[in-house]
Amino acid sequence: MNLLPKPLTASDLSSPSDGSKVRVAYQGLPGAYSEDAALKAYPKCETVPCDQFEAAFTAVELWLVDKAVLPIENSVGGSIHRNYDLLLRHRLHIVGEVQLQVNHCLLGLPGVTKEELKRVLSHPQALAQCEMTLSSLGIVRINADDTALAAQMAVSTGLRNTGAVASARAAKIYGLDILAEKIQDDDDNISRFLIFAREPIIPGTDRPYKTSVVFTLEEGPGVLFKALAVFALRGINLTKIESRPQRQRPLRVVDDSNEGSAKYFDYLFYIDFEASMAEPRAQYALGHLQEFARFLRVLGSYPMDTIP
Ligand SMILES: O=C(O)C(=O)C[C@]1(C(=O)O)C=C[C@@H](O)C=C1
Repeated sequence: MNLLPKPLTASDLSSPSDGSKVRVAYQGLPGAYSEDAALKAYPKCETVPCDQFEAAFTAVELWLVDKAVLPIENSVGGSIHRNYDLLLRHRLHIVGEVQLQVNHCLLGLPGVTKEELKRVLSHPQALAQCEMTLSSLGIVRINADDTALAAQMAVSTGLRNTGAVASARAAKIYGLDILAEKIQDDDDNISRFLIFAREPIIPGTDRPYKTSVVFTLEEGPGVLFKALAVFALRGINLTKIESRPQRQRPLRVVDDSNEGSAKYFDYLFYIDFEASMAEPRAQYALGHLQEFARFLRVLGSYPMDTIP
């Protein structure tokens, strides 16, 4: 009988793909959609709630957690600008994305009917996504930092006329009744989250990848057109473009006549494109962009997520 220990292999050392042992920070309380997103990415992870987006970024930087999963855009509400801005202030890398179907429920204290509700608490994005349903019920909306906190607050008020808009999972966690399901105005209510880590992943070509970059350009006619052309020329599809004011740069005065002066803003452009940094066409495109961009940073090259 062979009693010698089995030699370790590389797969023994790498972390398991279901995410067990991985600690993942998210903004909100247990039951928030951001926690659902973390669990979709790492089904067996330990989720770590954070009160603000900034705290989740810092938790990764300080090695308190391994990853952070934060929302970046929603198909109805659009971009979450705060996270675009935080992305640049922290030196983390995007290592993945999560696309999540968000189905909102109207929740109330046990035994309450939806006609009894006079006000609901929720995250402002969630309230906006259910605008028509809530208006038709004539319910007053109150903002909360996340949907799970809204559910918890509805419970602690103890008022029969106060409910929350949150997930079915939040209803279960906080002991609320589901008075109506899928109350979002748009059936296809998708939120996209980004996964951040201290180290980038090595991109491959084994599956569809996305790459996210941020850059600034000199002022002048057609500069953005030229920047976008570096991708078009190589047949690279763009999936997202976002611009944000560049806060460190002062506003430029362009006309100092007696009529007053116009001020120009300088912008940061964030682009997501469908290619892996392991592909020469992506490397050439960014090499080309670097020739005339004043600043360019690759935020991450990571596998694309899909919704079943
Ligand atoms: O409040 C939550 O549950 C969140 O995870 C936040 C958030 C958001 O930031 O947009 C995430 C997805 C939904 O679109 C609504 C709210």
